[in-house]
Amino acid sequence: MTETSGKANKTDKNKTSKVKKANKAKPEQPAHDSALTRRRLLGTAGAVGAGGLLVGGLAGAAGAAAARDDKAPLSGVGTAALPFHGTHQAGIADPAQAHGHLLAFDLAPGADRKAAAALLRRWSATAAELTAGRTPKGDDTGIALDAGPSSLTVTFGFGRTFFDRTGLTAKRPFALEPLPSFTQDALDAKRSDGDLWVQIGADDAFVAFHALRLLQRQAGDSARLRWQMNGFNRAPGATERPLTGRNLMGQIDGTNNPKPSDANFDERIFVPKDREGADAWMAGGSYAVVRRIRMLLDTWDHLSPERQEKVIGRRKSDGAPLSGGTETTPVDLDKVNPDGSLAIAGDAHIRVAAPESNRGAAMLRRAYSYHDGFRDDGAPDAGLLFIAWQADPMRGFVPVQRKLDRGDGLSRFLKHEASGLFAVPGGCAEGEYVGQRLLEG
Ligand SMILES: C=CC1=C(C)c2cc3[nH]c(cc4nc(cc5[nH]c(cc1n2)c(C)c5CCC(=O)O)C(CCC(=O)O)=C4C)c(C)c3C=C
Ligand SMILES: [Fe+2]
Repeated sequence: MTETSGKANKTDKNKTSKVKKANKAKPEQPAHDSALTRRRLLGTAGAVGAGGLLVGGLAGAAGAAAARDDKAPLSGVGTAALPFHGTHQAGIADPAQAHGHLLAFDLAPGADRKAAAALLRRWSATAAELTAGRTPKGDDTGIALDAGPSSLTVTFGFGRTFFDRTGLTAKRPFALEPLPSFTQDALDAKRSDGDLWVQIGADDAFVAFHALRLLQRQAGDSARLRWQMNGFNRAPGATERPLTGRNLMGQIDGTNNPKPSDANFDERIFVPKDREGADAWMAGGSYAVVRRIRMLLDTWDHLSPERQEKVIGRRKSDGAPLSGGTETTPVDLDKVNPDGSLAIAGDAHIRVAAPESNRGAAMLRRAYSYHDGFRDDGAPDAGLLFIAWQADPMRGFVPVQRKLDRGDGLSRFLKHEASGLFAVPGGCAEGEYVGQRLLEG
């Protein structure tokens, strides 16, 4: 959905194969000598840093090098690190990674505000370690040994039900009012909502699973997994140059997303920093609408490419709007063809979803594709884990989905099967945990 970072190019691929070769030549050594790892980290930092890699990503890389007593650096994919601490949580404005896990937990009966605070403290500490490429204390799973942080992000959110369960109803934001129902919805309650939401993304599948496993274990007796969804995007380095990703319908998806460089990006996506009142704790935060949208791929594949392009309003090959130009050319919704018809049809997805058609309503779409095998009728159980980020769902997802529900040519190829709305607080500083202002404020 979002642009690929293009971190790994041909040079990176060469580096990767060099690491693999070096690893084969050396016998495996125990990899959990953390004193050795730290010494080697300092010694290796300069060399790896020269390749333009982030310091936060070095710990795992150096750990692997120390274990094998060689100095081959990891590839750009492994070493890339995104800081856990900051004004906003990571995993919102960053490019979506190649592997994603979405998890929702319900607090266990009897788990109160204190238990929830302790859980968020544990989870935040673990996420901070993992995203910096360090092995959390006491973790002997070995799952991601040898791998760098691989752009891991871990993002935490609160569902509507969290507030009653923890005695914090007075602090529940109005923006968490339940989403309206839409005519196209076929929602499964068991795979929807939840007290707590965790989004994990990484460019390596083992790094992503490692985070998932540690967080699930740390939930302990405080919270129980309610649902889990797994998704993917194109791997960095899979294309010759950075390109916007595609979805499982084959379309380039994410072109007209708000960009962090846009003047109004923060205003659209994040709750203002000076927020006051009951939900002041949401300052710097964002609201995530999560929808599991199954694609009716067998029906879709029966359409000719030309019909498919009309449904979206963009060319399949390069994502250019049917009003002309290239992928990034602004869409001209008024353009008419020589025969008098609209270049972008009245029910084309990009016309119905555009801010111009929705009084400026906009959201940041940061999705993962999913494929969970085949259904009994032989159709793929596949589609999009659609995640929309916005400062206020009533000025983002809700009005746009209302409009799509009524007049989008794409909607007959989709089924919305699960839904959630989560308040994702701002980021935390070192030594703090996500949600502290809510739970201790
Ligand atoms: C409620 C919001 C939206 C849902 C749900 C949604 C589902 C959905 N979209 C695609 C494929 C594409 N969407 C594209 C653009 C686009 N989609 C939305 C909103 C929702 N999409 C918006 C706001 C936009 C941007 C419109 C604009 O301003 O031009 C595109 C075109 C490329 C792009 O700009 O990203 C595609 C392709 C699927 C497959 C899907 C559900 C599975
Ligand atoms: Fe869309």
